[in-house]
Amino acid sequence: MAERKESWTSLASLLGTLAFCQTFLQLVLPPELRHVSLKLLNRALRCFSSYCYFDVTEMDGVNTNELYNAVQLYLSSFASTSASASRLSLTRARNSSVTTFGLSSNDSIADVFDGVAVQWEHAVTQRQSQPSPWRALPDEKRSFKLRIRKRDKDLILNSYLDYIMGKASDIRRNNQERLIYTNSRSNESRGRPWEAVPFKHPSTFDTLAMDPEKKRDIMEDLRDFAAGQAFYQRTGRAWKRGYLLYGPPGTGKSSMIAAMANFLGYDIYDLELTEVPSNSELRKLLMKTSSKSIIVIEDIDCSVNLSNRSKAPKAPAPQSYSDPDAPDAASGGKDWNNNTMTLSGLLNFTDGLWSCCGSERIFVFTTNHIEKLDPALLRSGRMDMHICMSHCSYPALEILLDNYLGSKGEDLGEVAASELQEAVEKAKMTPADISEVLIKNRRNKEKAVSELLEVLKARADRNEKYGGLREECKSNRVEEEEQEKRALESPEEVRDREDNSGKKVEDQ
Ligand SMILES: Nc1ncnc2c1ncn2[C@@H]1O[C@H](COP(=O)(O)OP(=O)(O)OP(=O)(O)O)[C@@H](O)[C@H]1O
Repeated sequence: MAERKESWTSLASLLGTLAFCQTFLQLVLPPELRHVSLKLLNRALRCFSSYCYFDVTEMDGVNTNELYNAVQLYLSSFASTSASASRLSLTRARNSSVTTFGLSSNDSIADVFDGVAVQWEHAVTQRQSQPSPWRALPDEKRSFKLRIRKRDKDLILNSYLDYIMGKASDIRRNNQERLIYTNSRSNESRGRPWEAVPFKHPSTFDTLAMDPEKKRDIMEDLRDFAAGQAFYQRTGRAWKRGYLLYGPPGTGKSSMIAAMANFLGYDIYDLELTEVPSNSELRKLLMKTSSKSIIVIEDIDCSVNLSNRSKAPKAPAPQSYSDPDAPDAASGGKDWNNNTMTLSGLLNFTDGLWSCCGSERIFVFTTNHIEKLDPALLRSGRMDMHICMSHCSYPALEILLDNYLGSKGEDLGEVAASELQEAVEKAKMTPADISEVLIKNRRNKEKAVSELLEVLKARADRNEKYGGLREECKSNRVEEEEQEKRALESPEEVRDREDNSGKKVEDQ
């Protein structure tokens, strides 16, 4: 008892001494010296502490610190369930339905990594008045302070931070709502070339009606792409991939883009080429796109006249040998006129040096008329994958039946299923047309199936009589191969072929 009394007395006297020292320092020392002496005192105390501390500041100079954002996301993923966090902040972005938990100012939270306990504290202080170059900085200075035992620092620090970065990017991919950006000249004049709105298209690879094998190939390709950082680094290739989606209207090209974005968790940049006045503007737009995004150019055959290459000013005659297969030669000469949008400008955007001013980006071009595309766009190496979206096959129909009626093909009974199978292959209707019939009758499964069968049979009969929807993919593929062959011809071969067919050689 006497011992406890004694220790309380000594603690009280220690506190008294500290209070006296503080008052003394405040009275005697000028503010600058006081600040320095407090800093020294802190440093001295830290020498005796068994912990070390790391500051992860929000801003790194005038740039945002990616690690700060990652830590914020990572902590918010378990802040709401952590017993150690006593006070949380709640935020929700405009037009968003996701609530984010965060650590309130100066609150702390405990975490364990590889069996090692650490502590994070969120420090928020007011920024002093900013000199002019730093005006853009936020008024508050925010940082996360990491506390680790000195003996654990070398064991976990690097791997823990890598883990946080990885976790944050997973959280972003899974939770964050996707955005769709679009460009317009009026936005450009306001200094914001891209305008974003939340992207809520519900299409996924599960709901997409197409041949399951083809679907699997595309999903695997996308998965490999997203996980391919090391591969692209090792092989010296830009981390980007191009897909050309072609086929008649209503076969699901837009739905496929939405499914890709939802699958990878990427944002979409819907590039409206008619709103881009020149190649230099195109370059500026590209520079303002972010990584982990899909850049889409829909209806590439009709958005701008990219094949009017003969109208572009001609390049000066080459002094020495020029490779006829080089992109510029194939696409009608170098971009000599930066005031117009040309095919070479677009190819430079997707393919050339400018395509690398970001990483992990996917380019998707769509067209209803692949035969109208310039061969330069189809040449191997330009678009990594050509995907034909065609009429509805039976496996695709099964997905639509599941989507709209909640029934699998086999639920319909053997007779109905085989009748549907035969009719759908002959009818060559698009998934959009079939969806219409199913949506209309979605409350009555039997009626939906019988009406669909009727419509399919009628279409199949008509096809037999008049010849139906062309075998788009087959005929397109033949034309495509011919165009690819032509693109690889030497200028002499082109001239010979054109002369023989009596046509003018436009590109020479
Ligand atoms: N393959 C498909 N799988 C599921 N639904 C589809 C598919 N194709 C079309 N649809 C349905 O039809 C509608 C139109 O499809 P979508 O806009 O994706 O076709 P598209 O090929 O991009 O057409 P367009 O060339 O006219 O832009 C979609 O809203 C979707 O409901």
